[in-house]
Amino acid sequence: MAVPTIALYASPPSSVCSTPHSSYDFELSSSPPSTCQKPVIGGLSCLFSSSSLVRSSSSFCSDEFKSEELKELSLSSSYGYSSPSKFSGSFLKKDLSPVSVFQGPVSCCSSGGSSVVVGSARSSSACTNNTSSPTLSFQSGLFNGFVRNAYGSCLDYGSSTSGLEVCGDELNVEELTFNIEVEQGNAEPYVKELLLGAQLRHKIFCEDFVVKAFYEAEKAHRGQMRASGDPYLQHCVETAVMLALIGANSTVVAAGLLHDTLDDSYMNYDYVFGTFGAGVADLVEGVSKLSHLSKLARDNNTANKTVEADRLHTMFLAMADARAVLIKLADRLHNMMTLDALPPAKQQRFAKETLEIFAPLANRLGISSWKDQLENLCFKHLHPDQHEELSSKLVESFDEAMITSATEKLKQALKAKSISYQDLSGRHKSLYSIYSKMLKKKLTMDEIHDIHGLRLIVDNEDDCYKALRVVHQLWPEVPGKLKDYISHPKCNGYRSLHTVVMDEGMVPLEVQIRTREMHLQAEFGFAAHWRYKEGDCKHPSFVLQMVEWARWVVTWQCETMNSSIAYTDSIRPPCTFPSHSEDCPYSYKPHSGQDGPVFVIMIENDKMSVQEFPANSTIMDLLERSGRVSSRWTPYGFPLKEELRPRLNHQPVNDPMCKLKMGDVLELTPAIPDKSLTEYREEIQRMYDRGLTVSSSGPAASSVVGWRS
Ligand SMILES: Nc1nc2c(ncn2[C@@H]2O[C@H](COP(=O)(O)OP(=O)(O)OP(=O)(O)O)[C@@H](O)[C@H]2O)c(=O)[nH]1
Ligand SMILES: Nc1ncnc2c1ncn2[C@@H]1O[C@H](COP(=O)(O)OP(=O)(O)OP(=O)(O)O)[C@@H](O)[C@H]1O
Repeated sequence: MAVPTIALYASPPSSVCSTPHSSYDFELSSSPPSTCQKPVIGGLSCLFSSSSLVRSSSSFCSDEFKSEELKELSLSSSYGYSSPSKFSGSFLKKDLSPVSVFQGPVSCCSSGGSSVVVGSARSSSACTNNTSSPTLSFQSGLFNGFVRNAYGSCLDYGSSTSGLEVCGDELNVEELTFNIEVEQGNAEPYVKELLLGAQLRHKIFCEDFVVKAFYEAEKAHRGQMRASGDPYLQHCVETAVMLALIGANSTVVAAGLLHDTLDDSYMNYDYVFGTFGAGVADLVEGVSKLSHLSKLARDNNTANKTVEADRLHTMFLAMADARAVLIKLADRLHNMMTLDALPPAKQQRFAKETLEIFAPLANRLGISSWKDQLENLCFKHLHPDQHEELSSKLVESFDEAMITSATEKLKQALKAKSISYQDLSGRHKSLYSIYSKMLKKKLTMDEIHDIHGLRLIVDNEDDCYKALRVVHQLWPEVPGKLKDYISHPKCNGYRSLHTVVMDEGMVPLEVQIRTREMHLQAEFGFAAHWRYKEGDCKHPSFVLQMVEWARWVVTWQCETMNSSIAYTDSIRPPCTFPSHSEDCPYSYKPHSGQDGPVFVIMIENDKMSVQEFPANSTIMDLLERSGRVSSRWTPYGFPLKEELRPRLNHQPVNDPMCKLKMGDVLELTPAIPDKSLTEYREEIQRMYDRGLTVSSSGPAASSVVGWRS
């Protein structure tokens, strides 16, 4: 029953910590670790409030939604490549941390001359693997204070975390009084198996708090099955395992286990709050809201409307705690892995939505292994023939060992020339990325030169050129492929040296060489990779800052704690993150930024649109835009247009001057249901006709006028 969670393009941990580039008023900051091993850190910061969330679970997710998104999925696995046998080595690994600044399946770091290969640090599938529970090695008061500041109260500071301790807000939660042995004793064998399976994959599932969440999820979903016939609980566990494997803390993992309970069981917000505290309850509620929006978007084909899809990405990041977005992404990734049990039409709808909404979201957050998996799965469902063809070609040409040996060779050569470096990573391009590049540039697969790539981060500009010479001494250069974006930066400020060389087996290998500053610019700055990949869209600065913020947080949280880089004067935390200094141009804060636009969902006549309003707009502004305020009135006093009753987040609107908030859902529904509206209209018409008749002919006229008024 266990579902493998192998990621073809898992991105390993970075060995260098990163923050946004200084030109964005962010600077590098880190905690010196003893090794370059993958930092495993608690969940994301509670950056975004969820003030517009509605407490009622039932109002969000109908049974239909539940049955569609949550139940109709099987648990059979599917991967990017159809024939993975050739990839069964170290690159075929369990979900490494997808949150990586320095992407790539092989990553070496050099600190004082010693290098540690960290690429496959997380490929183990046993409880004894490297995926420990959050361990933070704060080295300095500055760092400590900074991180506390950055993560507010939502980070696990201690090595032992129960989740109840995590969200600093004094939880009025009863002690964990439930008895695990009793729960276990009563559990069905498959339930025990599921828990054990999770525990073998990550030890966070041994923590009482998480075990309790597991059993609560079990109770909530007891008897519920997936379309595949598997128990529903399995989906919850798989979602939670994915989160655990990227370093989420027990609060997030517990919320991952419980992510469907509000929509799908007797549990309501108060129950989850009372049992697990606000930290978990708010997250579960946040996921519920995202699911609801996603369902609306799917029903309305928002994925096909570029502008609205883009607004939706931003709204997702802005309206919910970033951790809720992570949970939703994990949920969707597992659903995509198990899409085969759905009827083809639904597979297409899910795949389309995933490709347009969720994969870009993962990309914007920098979670590239999830992004790659989502894209590859969508590719498989949307273009099965091309997927099949490309997969088999790639199985032929892909050479995993080549990346490993090239990395090793370059490492040795750099050492011989005493060129120190901060990070050397390798990656192979994902299937979907190859496909997209072929389409975009009208190339054949043989013409793609960066299927295999290395990236070297060195200390300074001089070393970039020195390292380039080393590369060219090692392998013959492919003519015409050398790009010096250091002396000639791209218009967006991107700087790096690129070359393509031929390895011993005559396989092209792209090598990128840059300094850390250049790299941060390429990851976070104006030339950020997600923007480069999204093409020429003109994002408002609000969106850029929003994404920069969310990505920075995600990366920081998952990367910096065990970084090998020590503080220097030039490597400082940005301002007073997360509340930037007054003069910081990047002081945008989700929810508190007053200047950014507000994106709201408007539902009118069952049609949804994602609309953008200036900051401080009100419901009245929205009504005006939709032409609902100036209803024309007949001379007899009733509106020609049917009267619409606005509902904000499922509640009647009392104050039309109420300000719109990011992610608000405003429904414009007829004041009375459709059917009775027709009857109502007819009745009015009858009375009107009668009134006219009577008023012109006799004493009943006044009563008709009186009725109208
Ligand atoms: N973050 C970021 N990365 C970039 C940018 N431009 C190029 N890159 C990276 O550099 C790689 C190669 O870019 P170029 O050498 O300009 O190559 P190209 O002309 O786009 O075409 P190919 O040689 O086919 O890849 C890309 O695959 C990216 O990984 C940018 O603006 N931002
Ligand atoms: N030579 C390389 N070495 C290591 N990582 C790379 C290399 N080239 C790209 N990457 C990283 O690999 C990830 C996947 O990138 P992907 O292959 O989809 O696009 P790309 O190569 O950057 O761009 P394009 O498809 O336009 O050539 C990104 O995080 C990217 O920064």
